Amino acid sequence: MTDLVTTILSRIRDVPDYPQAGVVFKDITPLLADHTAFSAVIDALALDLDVDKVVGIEARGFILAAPVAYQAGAGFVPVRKKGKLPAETFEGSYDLEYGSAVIEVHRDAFAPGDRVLIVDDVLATGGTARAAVELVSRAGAEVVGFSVLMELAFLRGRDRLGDVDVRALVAV
Ligand SMILES: O=P(O)(O)OC[C@H]1O[C@H](OP(=O)(O)OP(=O)(O)O)[C@H](O)[C@@H]1O
Ligand SMILES: Nc1ncnc2[nH]cnc12
Repeated sequence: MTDLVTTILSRIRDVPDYPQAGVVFKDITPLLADHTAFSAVIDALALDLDVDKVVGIEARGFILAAPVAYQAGAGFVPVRKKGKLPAETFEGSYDLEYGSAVIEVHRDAFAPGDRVLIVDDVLATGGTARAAVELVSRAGAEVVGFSVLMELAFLRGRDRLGDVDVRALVAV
């Protein structure tokens, strides 16, 4: 196990039965509160990136994607839950591990052909990830990767993301 994986695993708290019975919630707040762990995660997510924009998915994805964009010298684009973005949007609905939601992105968020990395904290069923890839593609960008801090291994592989390169720093 690498030092980074050990550090990440030691800073993620399992909260059983949140937000509903049967779900083990992976709480990243202890990791975010630890400067050494947080900066190591951002460095790893930003390593060797050649992209025009980094997309973050509301809300926990924002916390990771914004510093990754800064570090990579790329712009940051928010994908938000429905009703939060002020200008014209594309929207998509999806199911996730504990519910369903609608996300949006501004129609003019990307220049045609922008190379984009999408960043989130957790990949569980992949519902959010698939909806985000579709949305960003519909907005005219090329999704070159989907990176997450952690992938929930017991929910993995349900049909992932087609051609998109999926990277997880840890599988738990
Ligand atoms: O793979 P999935 O089953 O789709 O689940 C993963 C998504 O669930 C969480 O977001 P949530 O919608 O709970 O939003 P939050 O970041 O605002 O807490 C997490 O941050 C991912 O975006
Ligand atoms: N088990 C889980 N913990 C944290 N975030 C999640 N998003 C979807 N499933 C999750």
